[in-house]
Amino acid sequence: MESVARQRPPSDETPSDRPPDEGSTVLPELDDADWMHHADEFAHTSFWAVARRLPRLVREAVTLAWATSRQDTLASIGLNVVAGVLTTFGLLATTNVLRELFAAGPTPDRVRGALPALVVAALAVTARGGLMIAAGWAQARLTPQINYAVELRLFEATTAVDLAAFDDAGFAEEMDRARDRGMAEAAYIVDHTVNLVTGVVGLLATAVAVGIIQPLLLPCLLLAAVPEAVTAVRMARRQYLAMLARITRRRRMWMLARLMANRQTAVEVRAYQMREFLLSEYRTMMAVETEAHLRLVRAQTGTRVVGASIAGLATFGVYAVLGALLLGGLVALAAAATALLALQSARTSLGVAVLATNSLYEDALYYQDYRDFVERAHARVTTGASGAVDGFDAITLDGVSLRYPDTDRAAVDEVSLTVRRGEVIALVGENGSGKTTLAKLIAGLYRPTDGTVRWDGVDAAELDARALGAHVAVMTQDWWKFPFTARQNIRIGRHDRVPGQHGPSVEEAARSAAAHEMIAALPYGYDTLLDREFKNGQDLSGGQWQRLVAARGLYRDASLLICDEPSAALDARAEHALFQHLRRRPDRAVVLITHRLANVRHADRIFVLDQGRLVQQGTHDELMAAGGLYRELFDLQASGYLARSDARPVGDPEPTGDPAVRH
Ligand SMILES: Nc1ncnc2c1ncn2[C@@H]1O[C@H](COP(=O)(O)OP(=O)(O)OP(=O)(O)O)[C@@H](O)[C@H]1O
Repeated sequence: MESVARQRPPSDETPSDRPPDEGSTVLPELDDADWMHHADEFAHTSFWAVARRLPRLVREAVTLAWATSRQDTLASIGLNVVAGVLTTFGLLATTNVLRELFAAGPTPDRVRGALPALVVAALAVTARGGLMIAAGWAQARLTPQINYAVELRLFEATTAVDLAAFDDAGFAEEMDRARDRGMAEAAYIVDHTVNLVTGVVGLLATAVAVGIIQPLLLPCLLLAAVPEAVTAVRMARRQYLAMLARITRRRRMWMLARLMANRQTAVEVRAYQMREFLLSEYRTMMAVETEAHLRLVRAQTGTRVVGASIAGLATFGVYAVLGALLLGGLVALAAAATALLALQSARTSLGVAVLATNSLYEDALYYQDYRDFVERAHARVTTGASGAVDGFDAITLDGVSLRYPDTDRAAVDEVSLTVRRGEVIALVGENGSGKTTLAKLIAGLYRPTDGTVRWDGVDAAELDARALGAHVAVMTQDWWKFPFTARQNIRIGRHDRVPGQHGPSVEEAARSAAAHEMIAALPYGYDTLLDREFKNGQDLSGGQWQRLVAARGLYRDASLLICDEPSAALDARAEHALFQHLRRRPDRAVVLITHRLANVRHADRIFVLDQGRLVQQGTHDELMAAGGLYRELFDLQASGYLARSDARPVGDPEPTGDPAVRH
C-alpha cells in the first residue's frame, strides 16, 4: 500500500510532535488492521483444502435450510435428484433416436423407427423441465425464510449482549461485518448448495450416460472442469482478503459520508465550515480505497485470463480425444454425436457446480464471520444468574472500579457508597470524573471490573439481570431520538405495562416532565410521528426532546431512577417542574447527576468524584463547611448568579484577589 506509506509521518515523529490543531489527513484507519494478517491463511489455502471443506459447508447449509423449512429443503434437493435421473434417460433415449436415424434404409422407415425413443426423450425432457421449475420454486421459498431467521438471530444477540461489549472496538467491527455482509450470506450458501447439488447431479447423470456410451470419455469431463475450479477458488480467496483489508477504512468512510449527507449534522458542518475538511478526509481515504480496489480488479482479471486460457486448451483436448476415438472405431457416430451433447450438458452442469463451489466457499467465509460474531455475542450475554429481585432497600457499592477496554486509567476507581430507597443522592464532579460511568454501575448496566455491587446484600452478579433491570429507569445524557410517535416515545419506557398495572399514564408522565402542553400542540398531538424523515413527521427542539425523555423515565416508574443531566437543555420553568417530580419518595431512590449544583442542594447526600475517585461526600451544608472541590465548584457557579453591585460585564477579566462568591 505505497500511497499509505507515503502519507505516513516519519517513524520518529510521534503524534505529540505535531501541533494539536493540525488538520489530520492521515487517519489510523488507513492502515490495515493487525488482526488482518491472521486472514493470510486463506491466501494459502489449496484447492484441495477447499474441496475438503466442501462437505462440511454443505452439511452446514443443509442443516440451516432444514431448520428453516424441511418441506422446501426436501423439495429443492429431492426434485433436483429426480430431474438428474431423467437427464440420463433423456440422453440414452437421444442415442437411440440418433442410432435409428443414422441406420441404413429409407428415411420414412428410419423416422418411424426412431419415434418410440423420440417420445421417451421428449417425455424425459418435459418432466425434467417441470421438476426443475418446482425445485426452483422451493429454492426461492427458502431464501426469505432463511434471511428472516438469520436476521432475527443476529438482532436477538446484539440486543442481549452486555453494554460493555459496545465499548470494545473489535466487537463493533465484528458486528459490522456480520450485519453488513455475513448475515446475507446464510441464504446464499443454501442457494449455492442447492445449485451445487443441481450441478453435481446433472454431472453424474451425464457421466452415467457417457459411461454407458463410452467410458473412455469420462476423464475428459474432469479435464474440462479443473482449471475453472482453481480459477474460481483463487478469485474468491483474494476477494475475501481484500474485503478484510478494507473494512476499517470503509467504516471511516461511511462515518464521513453520514456526516456530509445528514440533516442532523448539516448545521454544524456549515457553522464550522467543515465542508473542505470533511471532503479532504474523504478524498484521502477514497484515493487509498480506489487504489486498493483497482489492484484487486487487476489481479482478478489476470487470474481470469490465465484460467480461461487453460480451460480453452482443456476443451480443445477433449474434442481431440473424441475425434481420435471416432477415427479409431472405438465409438459409433450416433454415440459420438450424443457424447458431444452430453459433454455440452456436462460442461453446463460443471459450470453450475464450479460456480456454486466458488460462491459457496467465498460466501461461507463471510457467513463464518456471522457465526463467529453470534457465538462471540452469546458469550457476552450475561446469563446464569437467576436470583429474583423484589426491589431493594439499599444498593451498596464496595470498592467498585471500572476500566474501559484499551484505557490506562480506571473511569471509576474503588468507589464505595450506598444508595437507599427513599433517598435522593447526587453525583457531582467535573467533566470526565466518572459520574455517568458510576451511575451505569449502580444501574447494573455495567459490571464492575473490581469490587462488588450488592442489592440488599446480594451480589448483583447473582441476580437475574432482566429482573434487576425492571427496577431501574435511566434518563441518559445521550438520549436517542426514537422515530416513533410522541406517545410511543413515552410508552417505550415500560412498553409491556398491562392496562390497570400500577404506574402513571402517558399523559401523567408527560405532565410531570412539563411535556404535555408541548405534545398537545403538535399537529397530531400524542400521535405525531417524531421523525422528519417520514411523511407528516415533526421534529422537536433539544429541550422539547429532553422533556419527552424525562417523561419516558417517569413513565417507567422504577424504584431506582437515574437522572443523568436531566435538565441540561430545559428552560427554567420546565426544569423547576421536573425537579418537583424528582423529589424524594419513600418507594424510590433517585440518583441525580447534574452540573447545575443548585439542583443538588436538597439531595440527602452528595458524592463528589474526581478522576474516578470518590473524594467527598455529605450534605450540601456539610460539604460547603468542609471546603474542597464541591465548594469550589459551587462557588464558581454561584458567582454567576449573585446580584452584586460590582458585577462585571460578561467577558471582563476577573479582578485578582477578589473572593468570587459568598455562599
Ligand atoms: N465508552 C467508553 N469507552 C472508553 N472510555 C470511556 C467511555 N465512556 C467514558 N469514558 C471515559 O471514562 C471517563 C469517565 O467518563 P464519564 O462519562 O463517566 O464522565 P462524567 O463524569 O459523566 O463526564 P461528564 O460530566 O462530561 O458527563 C472519561 O475519561 C471518559 O473519557
